[in-house]
Amino acid sequence: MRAVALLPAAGVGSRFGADVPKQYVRLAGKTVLEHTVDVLLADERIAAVAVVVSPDDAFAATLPLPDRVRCYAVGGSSRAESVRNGLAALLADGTAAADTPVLVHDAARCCLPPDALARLLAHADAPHGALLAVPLADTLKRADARGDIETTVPRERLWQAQTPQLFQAALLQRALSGGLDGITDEASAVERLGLRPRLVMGDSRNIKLTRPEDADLARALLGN
Ligand SMILES: Nc1ccn([C@@H]2O[C@H](COP(=O)(O)OP(=O)(O)OP(=O)(O)O)[C@@H](O)[C@H]2O)c(=O)n1
Ligand SMILES: C[C@](O)(CO)[C@H](O)COP(=O)(O)O
Repeated sequence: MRAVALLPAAGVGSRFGADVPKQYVRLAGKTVLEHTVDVLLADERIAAVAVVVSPDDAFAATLPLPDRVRCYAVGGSSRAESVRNGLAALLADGTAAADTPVLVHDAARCCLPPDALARLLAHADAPHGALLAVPLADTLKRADARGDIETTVPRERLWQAQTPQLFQAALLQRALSGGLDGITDEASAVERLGLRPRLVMGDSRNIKLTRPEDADLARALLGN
């Protein structure tokens, strides 16, 4: 099996608040994007990495990215739109065919453990696709409008979705061809088709850099 990885990397990182988009922040000797690319290319089942950047991106071209990485300046106004545009570009230039497994992974998840990636790739034949996720570890509260607790939500069978999320290119394209409102990950688009992607055990170290304090955690996980 030879999969193609698709990395949405067209966000601005407003919650992270650095002076460059968070995928270009340097941690442990390299940018976040380079760490993410390296962990994916270390698995020989990944044939190519497609990075979706913003049309006015000025950073990606300055990085020493490996040959098997190609940047597509087709980022959209939401993550889902960036993924949809990137997938269309991959299919148009022949990097992926309809039956190619496409693994979508947030550029901002630079600490993906290789064994979690391997667990997901072992499910490449799941008929409705598969994604890394972790069962909820904390008690879950729903707030009222004032910020007081309205109720405690039973956490039984609740999982937190991570990336990568792996789907056959044609299925993903079909799933993203509808409206993108409320689509916060690829699995939710596939669920909307009435299908049930498989949950594969992720890893709590697979953090998504979101807020400034996540940088310390990522540095510790990356070993510097
Ligand atoms: N229009 C967008 C928005 C996000 N992303 C990418 O999707 C991933 C996850 O999104 P998120 O963490 O929300 O990134 P940002 O949108 O950059 O962050 P923020 O919402 O804080 O601005 C990131 O790799 C980000 O670059 C993207 O490709 N295109
Ligand atoms: C796709 C994702 O990483 C799964 O947890 C998440 O939904 C992205 O959310 P964001 O608000 O776009 O960072």
